[in-house]
Amino acid sequence: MPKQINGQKKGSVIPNDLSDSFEEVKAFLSDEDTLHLFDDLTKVNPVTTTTVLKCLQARYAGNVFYTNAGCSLVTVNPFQPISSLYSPELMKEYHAALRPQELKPHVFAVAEQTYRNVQSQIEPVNQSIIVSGESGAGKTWTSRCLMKFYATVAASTTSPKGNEMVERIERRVLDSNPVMEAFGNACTLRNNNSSRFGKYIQLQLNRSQHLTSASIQTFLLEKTRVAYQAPCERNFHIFYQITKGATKKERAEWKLHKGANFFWLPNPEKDLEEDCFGVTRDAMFHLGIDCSTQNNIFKVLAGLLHLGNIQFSSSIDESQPCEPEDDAKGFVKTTADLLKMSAEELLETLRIRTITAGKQQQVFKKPCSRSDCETRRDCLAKVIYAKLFDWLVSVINESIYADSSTWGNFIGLLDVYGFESFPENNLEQLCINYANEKLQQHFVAHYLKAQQEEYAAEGLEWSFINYQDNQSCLDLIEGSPVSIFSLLNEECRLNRSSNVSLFQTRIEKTLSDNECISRDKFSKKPNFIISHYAGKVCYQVEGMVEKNKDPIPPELIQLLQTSQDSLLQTLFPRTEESQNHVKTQNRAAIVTVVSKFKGSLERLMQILNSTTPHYIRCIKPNADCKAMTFKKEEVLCQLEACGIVETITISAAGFPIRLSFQSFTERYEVLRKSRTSNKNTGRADENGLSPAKKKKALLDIAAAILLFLLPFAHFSVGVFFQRNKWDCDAM
Ligand SMILES: Nc1ncnc2c1ncn2[C@@H]1O[C@H](COP(=O)(O)OP(=O)(O)OP(=O)(O)O)[C@@H](O)[C@H]1O
Repeated sequence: MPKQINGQKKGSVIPNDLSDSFEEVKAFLSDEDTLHLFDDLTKVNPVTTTTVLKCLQARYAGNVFYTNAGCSLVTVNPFQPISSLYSPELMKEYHAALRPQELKPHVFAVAEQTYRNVQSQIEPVNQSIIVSGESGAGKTWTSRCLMKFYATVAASTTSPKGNEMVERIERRVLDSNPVMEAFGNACTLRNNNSSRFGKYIQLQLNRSQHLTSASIQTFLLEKTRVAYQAPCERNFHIFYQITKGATKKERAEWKLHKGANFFWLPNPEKDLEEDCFGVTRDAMFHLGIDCSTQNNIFKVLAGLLHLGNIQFSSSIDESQPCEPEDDAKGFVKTTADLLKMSAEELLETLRIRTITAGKQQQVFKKPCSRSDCETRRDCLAKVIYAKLFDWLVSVINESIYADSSTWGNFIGLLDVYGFESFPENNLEQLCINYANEKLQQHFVAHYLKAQQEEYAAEGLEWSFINYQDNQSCLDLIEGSPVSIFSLLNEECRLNRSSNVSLFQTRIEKTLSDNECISRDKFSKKPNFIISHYAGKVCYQVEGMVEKNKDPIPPELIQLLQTSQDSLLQTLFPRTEESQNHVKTQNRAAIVTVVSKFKGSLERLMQILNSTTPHYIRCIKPNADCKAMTFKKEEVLCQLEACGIVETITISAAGFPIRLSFQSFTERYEVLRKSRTSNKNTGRADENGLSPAKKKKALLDIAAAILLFLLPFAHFSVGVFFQRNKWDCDAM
């Protein structure tokens, strides 16, 4: 079902009139005045994918990376540091401006507007900024910029609790970034510093608009990365930081000898700026994690690296447990030493499954196959890492949170993974794309729908834009009584993970009425296709149910509870409750991955729904993360995926003056001609214009365009004031 965008069929075909090469555009369109005529894409006329794309390209070529698009800010990643773009002076300029939105589009303009809205007392007072985009588009960078902005403008003048020794809240909030990134980010094929989790941070302000407290909520950490890294990718940064940054003494203590090889530490030769152990340690210290706790954490992580080197050989006799390979025996001992547990118990837990069955709860022991041993080893690493990550988040939260009586309002920043579609997609992509569907629904409800209803209520002449309503897609994924999520949960409950084809048939039979589901009939692997608002994604059924169960053998938890290590004791306490939990886990209703994810997303949506939203759409201009390279095909896909053209079209109705895109291209042509005939000479061009006079001529053209538009503007201003009557009355 191709989506319609302004009458064009969606399909990422580059329109013919976008033939200019990047170099050409860059060479000819460096004229600031022209570029800033189109600071807001709602002024482009007509609004089509072509005109929007061309504007963004021209602005990018002219080093303009931010563009307004109605209620959204579009950012195109420059992939190179541009210091003047984020200087403290510029921050001050936006903060002090009478109307920050009238300055050049910038993330600081959004930040400042949001900050003022909190003061305004117009409901909803609380604000949220939703930063979206695909991997490497610049979401984390943008979130960091926003946090720096608030840490500067909302800094309190007094020291915390009158105590100079306690780090200021702003500092602690900023320090949460390097820690979260060290433990939650990794180098992937698409981004050297890719966040492998979603993050929502709430910056809480008191009556004087000072930052007094903050809280962080994370979503869906990609814990499988601890034990599996795709070719050319890396594990989480922290593993490289400890192996590269440890002192000689620490190396000896953590058994990380120079030149040692670890299976779970691929591509260590790749040196990244993210491999900065010192920065992580300092930040942890500022957040209240003392040196001895830090050492404890790094020792456990070193233990995981050794755990990954334990390889098993297949047992000839199935009734006998698999033996670790010869050189792996040493790794069993080192892992056990570092995790402070018995090497024998570790080995036994990895190799032998305990089954409790029957009314008498009889206990049976069964040797595991080689692949089962490896699965249990990986599971042990994943469960430790995931618990450690959650614990770190809670420690950070304790460090930045203050009692709710000390703050009144908040600004929430959401940095979540963008829409994903790979050659092979599974449960992770289903969850990520489901989150994006939810956010798109939020955007549609809060902006597109609301705006159009407002126009209709005011009797404004307006042709309705048919935006993609993604409700049926959401019904398919999570709706009731049956959906993909409910079917997945049922498979888990009935413990039916092995018959993949049967599950596929069940999906088809039960959900075939929904227009968003189909199947790739040519693929040999069982699959289903979902038509998401951003495009179709084919999901593999194989392994999905097992991933949803995310089973942790109870023996692994019991083993961890025997550890003498104080950190592991904190992460896996031996309380009576946990003992009972381990015993009853097999019988209890399983809390599946999708149920947990759905629950946390629903809580997040409730918070977002109670705030005034702002959207920042990050665009990745090329897949290779190259500086100043704008690939039209790639940008086009992203523009279509976030429905930017619909947004602009709807927003444009609310703006009185719109410049013809023609004027933009005319100016471009004049510049091009004059540059061609006059390259590097400074002589008068064919129009008789010297370079000095040329600028004036261009400004004259701009003035002429504006004069031409004045009568329309006059009329539109009337409409504008009528539309904004409430605002005018309030002034
Ligand atoms: N405004 C900017 N100026 C300069 N470089 C930038 C900017 N934004 C992003 N970058 C560069 O792009 C890289 C990728 O950005 P970032 O990590 O923020 O992407 P992301 O959207 O968060 O990706 P992921 O979803 O994989 O976490 C950064 O490491 C940085 O090098």
